[in-house]
Formats: sequence, C-alpha cells, structure tokens
Amino acid sequence: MPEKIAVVGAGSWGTALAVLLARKGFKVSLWARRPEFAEMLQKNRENSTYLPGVFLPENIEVKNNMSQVVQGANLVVLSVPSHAVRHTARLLKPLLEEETTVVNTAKGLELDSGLRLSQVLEQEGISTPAVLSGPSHAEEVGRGLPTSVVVTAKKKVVAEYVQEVFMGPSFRVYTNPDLIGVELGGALKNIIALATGMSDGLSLGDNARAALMTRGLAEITRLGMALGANPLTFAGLAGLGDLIVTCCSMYSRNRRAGIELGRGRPLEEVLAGMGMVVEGVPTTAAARKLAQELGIPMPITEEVYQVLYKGKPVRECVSALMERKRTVETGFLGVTWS
Ligand SMILES: NC(=O)C1=CN([C@@H]2O[C@H](COP(=O)(O)OP(=O)(O)OC[C@H]3O[C@@H](n4cnc5c(N)ncnc54)[C@H](OP(=O)(O)O)[C@@H]3O)[C@@H](O)[C@H]2O)C=CC1
Ligand SMILES: O=C(CO)COP(=O)(O)O
Repeated sequence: MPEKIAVVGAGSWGTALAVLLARKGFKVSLWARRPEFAEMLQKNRENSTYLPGVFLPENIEVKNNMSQVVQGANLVVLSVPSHAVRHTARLLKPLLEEETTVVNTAKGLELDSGLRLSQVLEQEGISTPAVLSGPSHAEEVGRGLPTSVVVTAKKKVVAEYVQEVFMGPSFRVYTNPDLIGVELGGALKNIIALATGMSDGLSLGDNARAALMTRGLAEITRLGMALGANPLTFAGLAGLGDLIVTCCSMYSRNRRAGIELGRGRPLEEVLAGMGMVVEGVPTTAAARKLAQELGIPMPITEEVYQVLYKGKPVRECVSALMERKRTVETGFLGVTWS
C-alpha cells in the first residue's frame, strides 16, 4: 500500500478522489494549479468553487508546488481536464520515481491527435498508466454515496494494485483488461450526454432520450470495435454504466450543457456559464475526425458536431436522425437476417 498519494488537479474530481483516499487513511497531497487557490483550500478545507459542502480531512495537504506534492508519493492520481493531460504529464515526468504508478481519471480524447489519454501519457514517457473510469459523479463520491467503477491498465498487476488502493465500503472497484474499451467508453459517452441533454432541452420526451442512449451506445461500440476495443466492455460500467449516469443525472455538466443548447442558448454562453469542464465538446470533434478517417457511421456524433461547431439548430437534428435510411438494429454486430 502506498505511503503517500499525490492527486494532481483540484477540480471537482481530484478533490472528491483526494477525500475518498484520505478517508481510507492514506496521506494525500493535492495539487492545485493556482497558488492562491491552493492556499485557500489548505486554509478553508472546502473546495467551494468545484465541490461545495465536502470537507477535506486533516490528512490532505494542498499545495501548488508539484514537486513537493509528488515527492515521496508511490501513487499519482491525475485529475486534470483532458486538454491539460499532455502538458501536466510533461511537468510530472521528471518528478516521478521509476516505480511510481500513475492513474489517469480524466475522460476524453486528445483534440488534435484523437489519442486516448493513456496513449498521451505513454508518449510523454509515463509507462503503463492505469485508468479509472465508470459512473462516478464527484458530488456523490464526495458525500460517500455507493459508487462502482472500473480500473484498467496494460498490466494486470498495476490494475489490481490500483483496485486495492481505491476499494472501500462505498467505492467498489472492478478491474477490466480492456484498456481501449474502458477509455473510449468514458470519453465517448460525453457526446451522447450532450445529445440527450439537447433532446431534453427541447422537451422531446423519454422515448427520444432512451433511443439516443441506446443508439449512442451502438455508435460508441462501432467506433470502439474499429479501434480494437472489446464490444462487451461497452455493456459494463465504463460504457453503459457511465452513459446512464451522464445522460440522466443533473450533476452531469455535459447533460446540462446539452439542455441549455437545446433551449437555444449559444455554445460560448453555455460554456462560460458552466464554470467547469465540458469534456464532450472537444471529444465530439476528435471522435468525428476518427470516425471519418475509419469510415465508421456515427450519426448522433455528427449531429452534435454540427450543433457545436457549425451552429445547426438542434431542432433540425431531429429529422436528420429520424429520417435516415432504414436499417437493421444489430447489423453493426454482424447479427442480421439470414
Ligand atoms: N466531476 C466529475 O464528477 C468527474 C470528472 N471526471 C473527469 O475528470 C477530469 C477533471 O474534471 P473535473 O475535476 O470535474 O473538472 P472541474 O471543471 O471540476 O475542474 C477543472 C480543474 O482543472 C483545472 N485546470 C483547468 N485547466 C487546466 C490546465 N490547463 N492545467 C491544469 N489544470 C487545469 C482547474 O484549475 P483552475 O481552477 O485553476 O482553473 C480545476 O482544478 C475531466 O476529464 C472529467 O471528465 C471523471 C469522473 C467524474
Ligand atoms: O464522467 C462523469 C461521471 O461519471 C462526469 O460527467 P460530466 O463531466 O458530464 O459531469
């Protein structure tokens, strides 16, 4: 078991995970990128900006100096937004001991390259990173409500180590050997949460939401299979599980952003009002590019892209999706009429 754990990123998720680990009795060092924010958190013991109402136990120290945060830590939990993963990995890499395990908890794809975040970490010299994913809103984890997630890595021993560290009475951790599927599930569900949010914002009803979630999972699975994932992973916590929570919970920033877009508010205004990261926005562009390169149909992703990046009115997406060519539901899985 690690003597000290460093959590890099003091937004909602980094704060909730630091609290979870501290409640397990670990000594936790939490890195906040702004010095004044680190000082405020260290003093007030509450992250009133990103996770109000959750108090930091005494065994969490908050600092802005990454070297001090990481020093002596056997485990580093990375909880910065996906757009900051490469830059943060560059800062981290020279500070890490050879045997330090890094766990990425961000959910997204790198915008320009379309790379999964573990691939970004490996490119930056962080070998065999673990990935923690699954249905887990910070607001509920911070309050100690029951949550189940998955951890994956290229090596079983790494995944099992992280499982043991995080596992607790209110936080059940499964391992899953499918690194590609787990990462893609966590990243791509955010696109579908934007879509279901838009549908809810237009009051299109429960049937529409269920259809978007189900057919959204179909297109996630299609792209996932083309990229080497096991399709069964998408039926698990990192796929369906996270899709359900993100498309149905009012804690979801992606869902809330989608609702505002569905009500006709412009994207810039929606993002400015959110004050938190909406990962589905860059991920939509990255996934659409990948799908086009690989020739994978992703009609919902395409419509979300058109709304986000081309200003298409959400109402016009309804007919674009409903009036597509007739097809067999399970054709993409090779299950069709004989
Ligand atoms: N919130 C949740 O429930 C969950 C979130 N996640 C994932 O965790 C990741 C982090 O999200 P979350 O904590 O929710 O985000 P928040 O919006 O709550 O907080 C964002 C955090 O990232 C920091 N940040 C912003 N830009 C940079 C940068 N360029 N370099 C370093 N740090 C930066 C912010 O610092 P500052 O205040 O200085 O701007 C802030 O600490 C995302 O990928 C998200 O999808 C995963 C599971 C659950
Ligand atoms: O991934 C999450 C929950 O599992 C967080 O989703 P949002 O970023 O939409 O809030």
